[in-house]
Amino acid sequence: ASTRSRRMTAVVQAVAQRAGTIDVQRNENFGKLRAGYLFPEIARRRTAHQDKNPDAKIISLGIGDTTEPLPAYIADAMAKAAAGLASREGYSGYGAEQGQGPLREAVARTFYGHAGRAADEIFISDGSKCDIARIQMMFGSKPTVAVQDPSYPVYVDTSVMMGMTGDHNGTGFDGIEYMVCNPDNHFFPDLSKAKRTDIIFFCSPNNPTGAAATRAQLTELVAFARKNGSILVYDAAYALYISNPDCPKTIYEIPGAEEVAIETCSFSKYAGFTGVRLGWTVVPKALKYANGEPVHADWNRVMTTCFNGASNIVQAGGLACLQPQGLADMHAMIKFYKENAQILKTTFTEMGFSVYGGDDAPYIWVGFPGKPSWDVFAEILERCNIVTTPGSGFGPAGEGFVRASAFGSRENILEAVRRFKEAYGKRN
Ligand SMILES: Cc1ncc(COP(=O)(O)O)c(CN[C@@H](CCC[C@H](N)C(=O)O)C(=O)O)c1O
Repeated sequence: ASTRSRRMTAVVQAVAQRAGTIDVQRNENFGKLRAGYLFPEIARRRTAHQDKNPDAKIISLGIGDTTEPLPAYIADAMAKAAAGLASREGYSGYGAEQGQGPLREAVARTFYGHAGRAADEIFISDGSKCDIARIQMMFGSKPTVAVQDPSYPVYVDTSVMMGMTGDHNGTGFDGIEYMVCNPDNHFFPDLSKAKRTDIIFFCSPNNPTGAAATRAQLTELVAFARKNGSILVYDAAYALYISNPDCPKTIYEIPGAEEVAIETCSFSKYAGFTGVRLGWTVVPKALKYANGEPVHADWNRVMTTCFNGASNIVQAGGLACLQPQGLADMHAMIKFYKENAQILKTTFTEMGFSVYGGDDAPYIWVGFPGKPSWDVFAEILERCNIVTTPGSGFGPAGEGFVRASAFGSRENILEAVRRFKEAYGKRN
């Protein structure tokens, strides 16, 4: 009897085990991706360092995550909207997937009034990282892709996931056109050497270098896209940080851009909405595929099929951001972070480092020539208890640099520069 019951148990376990083994093949594109996505890896290493050094007071100049509390005027608007949901007259359910009309109007008026974009070309979302993934979904696996090198890793990683690239060749992914941006070309790619691709991702002010493209450079970029029949996906997540009057805050300041460019943007770094989640993407009606079909119609289809609209509470916050008081609050917050960036930039410059960015962006880009950037990351973490972001995480041309973000309390920024001076002192 006991043998029989043991045999029965073994059979039951075998069946159970078999049932748990599925026959679905993994999406082979995910196998092409290298290590984990950059920012969770930074967070993992920070946690490991903290576990090893429980008393260390770690300062983060790494992940570009805002730290200042929301302006009360903006937070109150969301609190009021949330409280309103408890009443019959204040309650609302599913909203328009494209975003609430007044918010679309306000975004069009505030950011594109001078650049000719209409409210029905503005699609409100839960953030521009999310929109980048949805834009890629709209494009499918066939288009070829160019990116600035270095740039925000989502452009490349989502291209890999979509099957738009080959394998990683040790330096980068086959099939991606890496347009190098470095001190030699003032962080604007040499377009005369860039291969034609269907899609060009371009971020200005650039994350991570902090370089903002000039009107002349963007005019060249739009002409390049028009000549090649490419679609430009322009990421303007830091546009309000631009001080240089010669650097446009939207690609649509460039004549003809409405026929080649999608623009994505976000309230994340403007209002401290990184956790609140609110962004937008502009798809002009004049943007057409090769067969004449409007991209706008497909984007609308993606947003109505794959997205149920940004939160009604958060959209109330977004609307508050665009009222005179909210705008003033956002500009004050941006000014605060830019002052942090200048403190960091001045310190590294005085210590003899080659430092870039920081004037039109909340990022500074610090040269550590000849040193692998992950080693520099580890060394700074070890010696200063400061988290940065290794340049190679943004692309092959990021090697030899680290990025420092200016999102921190003033106290932390001042403590960080004290530690850097102590650890790296005066250099030749
Ligand atoms: C050029 C650019 N475009 C879009 C975004 C994200 O905008 P979103 O907040 O989705 O509206 C970002 C945010 N980048 C930061 C946050 C990174 C870490 C976050 N977990 C993430 O993966 O986005 C960084 O580089 O430190 C950006 O730089």
